[in-house]
Amino acid sequence: MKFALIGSNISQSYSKTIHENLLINNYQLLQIKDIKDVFNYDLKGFNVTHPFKEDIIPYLSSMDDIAKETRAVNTVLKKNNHYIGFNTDYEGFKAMMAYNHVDFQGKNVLILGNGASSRTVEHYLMKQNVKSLTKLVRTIKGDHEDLIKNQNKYMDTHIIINTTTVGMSPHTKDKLILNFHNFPECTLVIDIIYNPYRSKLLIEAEKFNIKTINGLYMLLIQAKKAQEIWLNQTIDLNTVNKVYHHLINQYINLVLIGMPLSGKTTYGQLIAKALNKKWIDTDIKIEEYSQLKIPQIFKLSGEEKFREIESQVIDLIHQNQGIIISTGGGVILNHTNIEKLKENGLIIYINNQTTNLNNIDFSHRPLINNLDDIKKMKEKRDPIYKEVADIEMIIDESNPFSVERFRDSVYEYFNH
Ligand SMILES: Nc1ncnc2c1ncn2[C@@H]1O[C@H](COP(=O)(O)OP(=O)(O)O)[C@@H](O)[C@H]1O
Ligand SMILES: O=C(O)C1=C[C@@H](OP(=O)(O)O)[C@@H](O)[C@H](O)C1
Ligand SMILES: [Mg+2]
Repeated sequence: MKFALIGSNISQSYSKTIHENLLINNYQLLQIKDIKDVFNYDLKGFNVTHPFKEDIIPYLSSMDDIAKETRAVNTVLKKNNHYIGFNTDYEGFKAMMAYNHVDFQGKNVLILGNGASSRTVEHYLMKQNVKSLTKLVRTIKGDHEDLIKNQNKYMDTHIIINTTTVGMSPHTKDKLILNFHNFPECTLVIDIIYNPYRSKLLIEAEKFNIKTINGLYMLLIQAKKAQEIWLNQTIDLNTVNKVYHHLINQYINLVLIGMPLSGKTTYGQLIAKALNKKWIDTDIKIEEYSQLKIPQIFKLSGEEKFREIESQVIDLIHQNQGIIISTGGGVILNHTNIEKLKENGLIIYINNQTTNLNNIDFSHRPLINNLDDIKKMKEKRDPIYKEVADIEMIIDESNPFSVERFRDSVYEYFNH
């Protein structure tokens, strides 16, 4: 039996990974230009994504209620030579909101976009007792819509949900369409994009200390529901959780930040080995790239030049997925570095309070010569490490580092 995803820009989709890790073992990504092309393949069932969620409707014999009401179909089942449409995105979004304990009651909500996915999200919100709901759009097509350029009229917005494809991989550098200075009351931004892990919109929201949720869990649950329809059997939560962790493992980088001598290099290497992952140490890359040792770069060209090379290296490596990255302690001094690392990565602050300075050869570390230098540096940087990190891992006498501990803290992060 054959299954597939159809859409116009799907090479970066995780659907193949998800479906083949659930119950089916043959799922293809079919990039097509015309919706009619899907009928050239002998498919038992398929998923539909942008821009065909509404275009598929004329070819269907029947639809479930939510698909009818939203005019958005993301799952199709072929049965007795007829095609039946379903909207499992709805269940995906609903499950994602429950998983993250999101409460919309009494909230002013902005949806970005007025395509098929916006109608699925809207359908859910209609039942949540929101105070107000407006769509910010490029071209007005319906009620409760306003142009993006009028965003400053919505100062009292509490929650923003992006349903557009702006910022989706591979177009991660797309221009941001919101200015968060316009939303002083906003406490939550949801982006249904899951690749990159954090879109530009989410990274920008986090700069304003706004909580964020990406679309990975929604993607997983809509896929689970689709398979339940195609195979006519239920999939238990245990299987779903396993696939969720598989996705995190495969696509999200684990990025170690923290003070010099905290163990980023040593632990990063240990973690990579234990988890069988690729490891990059940005300092090693800098040395390869410049063909000079780090103290030489500082001596010959100064810190500014070193920081420039460091940023170039971050730019070169940040699009990896599923790897371990050990950074140099000063990587946080340039916020652009952190924004890039956040795109596909979880940022983990190794706050090591046991650093033993006996026998240390300071000649490899141009910015520190003694304990006092380290103390001063930590005072200045500790707030920044804390601010940008997703997880802070404190290491002291009673809580030593271990790969298991590290792994557990990442696991816990994703299992609120
Ligand atoms: N040159 C050195 N000589 C002796 N021990 C060292 C040296 N460099 C690091 N260590 C030991 O390894 C630990 C971690 O260092 P490292 O992994 O290089 O940290 P980071 O990458 O965070 O600067 C330090 O706490 C120290 O005990
Ligand atoms: O903290 C810093 O500014 C630096 C830390 C070093 O890396 P480690 O943190 O791995 O020692 C290295 O990048 C360079 O000497 C600058
Ligand atoms: Mg290091």
